[in-house]
Amino acid sequence: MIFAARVQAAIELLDLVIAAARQGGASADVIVSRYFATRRYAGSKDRTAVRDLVFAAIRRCGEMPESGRAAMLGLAEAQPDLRTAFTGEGHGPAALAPDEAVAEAALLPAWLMTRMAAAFGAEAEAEAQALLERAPFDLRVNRLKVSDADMVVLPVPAGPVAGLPLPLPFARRAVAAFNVEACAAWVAGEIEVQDAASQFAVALCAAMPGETVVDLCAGAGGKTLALAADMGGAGDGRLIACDSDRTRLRKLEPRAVRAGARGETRLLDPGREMAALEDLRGAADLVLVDAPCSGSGTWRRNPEARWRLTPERLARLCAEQARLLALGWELVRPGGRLVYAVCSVLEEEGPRVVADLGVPAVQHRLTPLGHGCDGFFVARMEKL
Ligand SMILES: C[S@@+](CC[C@H](N)C(=O)[O-])C[C@H]1O[C@@H](n2cnc3c(N)ncnc32)[C@H](O)[C@@H]1O
Repeated sequence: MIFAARVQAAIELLDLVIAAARQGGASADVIVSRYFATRRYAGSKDRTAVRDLVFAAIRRCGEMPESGRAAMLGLAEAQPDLRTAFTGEGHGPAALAPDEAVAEAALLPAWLMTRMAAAFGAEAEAEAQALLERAPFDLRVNRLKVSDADMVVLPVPAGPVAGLPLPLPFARRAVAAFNVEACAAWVAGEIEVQDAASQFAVALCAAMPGETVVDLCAGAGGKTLALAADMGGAGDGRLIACDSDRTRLRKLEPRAVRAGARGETRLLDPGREMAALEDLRGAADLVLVDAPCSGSGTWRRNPEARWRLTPERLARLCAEQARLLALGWELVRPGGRLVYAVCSVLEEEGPRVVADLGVPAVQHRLTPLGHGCDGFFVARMEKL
């Protein structure tokens, strides 16, 4: 593909990303993969170049741009050579018209910048900037499959992760992203892709062999598998992975087999979760509530997600987080503990939800700027 054709492809993709953000459709990553699946003429260098243009344009637009062309013309203010592609010739973009819309540069939608200021004060801009940079690629070594001696010879191009409030001896930061699913160590269940912040949330749980552990919002089991590793595989204790999404929960089983982990799954009916959890009321040593959230801490990976969030959606998420936290608390036995986590840096999804429960909590806020990992809020509370 010539340069102008790459720019036109990026504009088409941006139009699809904008439409998906308006209609609650697929993420930008998925849209880019699907686009190239049907365009075999594009080589790997074309794909990388187009993808980089798409994500650079998304990162530069705080508010949702009116079109892919406006977003690309906005990016051209930072990369002036892009304007040379707008000639109207060949497969390139149509020639520039007078008074064309150009998307404004900003970090976040204005209302979200206000929320960031509430969370970070004078550091809000630097924190928001860091939330839009490229994310590192973190792995977790599965010690159910890898002995200490084998750790050092693990065939992944990675080094340890430092700078978090707890050491993460099994976290490795890859020097560059690579196709992990083609890696023999991944096929053998020796490594999992997992950001250091998620690994930190599990480390704070300190799950132990023999315990009864409930992962209330397990999804496809990213943290469940890490809990299982801390529990020695979970053969001695009980590890119960719950979620209201059948499709996500189904993905856990093959992952658990690969990782050598054991546990049970329970599908929950939203609003009637206790019906499936009655036997665990007041019985769990540990409950992890990794609640559904805005994902503001993961905007490095999904920068267009900041266009999708609205104050109304955020308020609904906060109400659901508070409800799930209270539900999880009912499952904890006296002397047991609960860890609440959200991949968000916004005050209302973290400290405020925990404050509403009215139980003292040790709280941590992780950010890309401060800790080099995804943005996360993690709180641990003990039941007396
Ligand atoms: C942040 S994700 C969990 C990610 C997962 N723990 C991991 O480490 O990969 C939040 C999960 O909460 C689930 N969820 C939403 N409402 C729920 C409910 N009422 N009961 C249980 N799970 C729920 C969603 O389906 C989603 O999988």
